Amino acid sequence: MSKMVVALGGNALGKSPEEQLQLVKNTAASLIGLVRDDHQVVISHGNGPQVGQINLGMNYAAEHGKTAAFPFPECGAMSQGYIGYHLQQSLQNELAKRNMDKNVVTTITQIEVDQDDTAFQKPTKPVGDFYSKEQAAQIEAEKGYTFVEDAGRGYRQVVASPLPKSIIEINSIKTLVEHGDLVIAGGGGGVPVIKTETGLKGVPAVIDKDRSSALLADNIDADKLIILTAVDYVYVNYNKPEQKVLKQLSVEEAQKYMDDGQFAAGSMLPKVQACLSFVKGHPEREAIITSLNGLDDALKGNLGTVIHG
Ligand SMILES: Nc1ncnc2c1ncn2[C@@H]1O[C@H](COP(=O)(O)OP(=O)(O)O)[C@@H](O)[C@H]1O
Ligand SMILES: NC(=O)OP(=O)(O)O
Repeated sequence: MSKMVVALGGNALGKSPEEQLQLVKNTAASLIGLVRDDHQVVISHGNGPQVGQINLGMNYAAEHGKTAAFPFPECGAMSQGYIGYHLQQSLQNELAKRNMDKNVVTTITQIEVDQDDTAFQKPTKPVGDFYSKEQAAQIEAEKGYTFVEDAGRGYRQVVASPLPKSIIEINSIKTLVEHGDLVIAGGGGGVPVIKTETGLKGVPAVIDKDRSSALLADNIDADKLIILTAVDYVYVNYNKPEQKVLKQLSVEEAQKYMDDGQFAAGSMLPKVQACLSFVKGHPEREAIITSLNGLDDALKGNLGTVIHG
């Protein structure tokens, strides 16, 4: 039996509620397969596209006098509810199909960040939809947002992405896991909060969910961190004619490829960094990066990039 955190990528969850529900349904079947095989599974997920869509929609309505403005922490919390709802329902439906009895619960998760984190000075986290260079320049000029090119897929708005320090709801998450519940936690990297004299306070940022998932996996002492995204493997020379697949990676090899700039910032780099932080100094731990549909094959050792401690 393994204790594992399975992190689902925001971009791998599609672009609309319909697409997301379909993709989540497919993944739910594999996740329940893991539960049936007696693995303890905690699920986390990204929210890059979704939190950007929610923020854009709310801002548009606010600009047209239809609603109040909704800052990023509130949009992050909404994305946890929206994605958690689809996951929860799909997992419950899969459990029912197999006559399995298990509680499924989404925990709204706040994650502490450092208010002096230098990430607040330099936005790096891509959110929302993809735009052409011209569209991005126009929105930058109109709204003052920052856009960057995202791994050859187009231009996206970027927001601050501080490092996760601690998970506020970790004790509740541990209690639920120990009780045997199927827990969805740390969605969208967690709602970023700082500790102030008057208590917790949300800050406008989006934490990288791969980093938060590594922290969550470490906190619950998981032995596997599985990051599901849109590609089957991590590659060197990605998207170039000399592209090469990486099936096994040691900490040293991963570090060397990172130093060579092989993994794109804001997409593959944080995934590899998260895996390294989870396995480094823990030879008993393993991290896998593979595609949303590849979970079953990856656990049989037939797919995915495996990173060892
Ligand atoms: N070296 C690489 N190997 C594989 N994919 C890479 C690499 N560099 C960048 N990518 C891109 O990173 C993407 C995964 O990051 P992202 O879309 O941000 O993940 P998420 O699924 O968590 O939203 C892949 O779909 C691919 O387009
Ligand atoms: N919050 C976050 O890291 O989302 P993605 O997985 O969508 O990038």
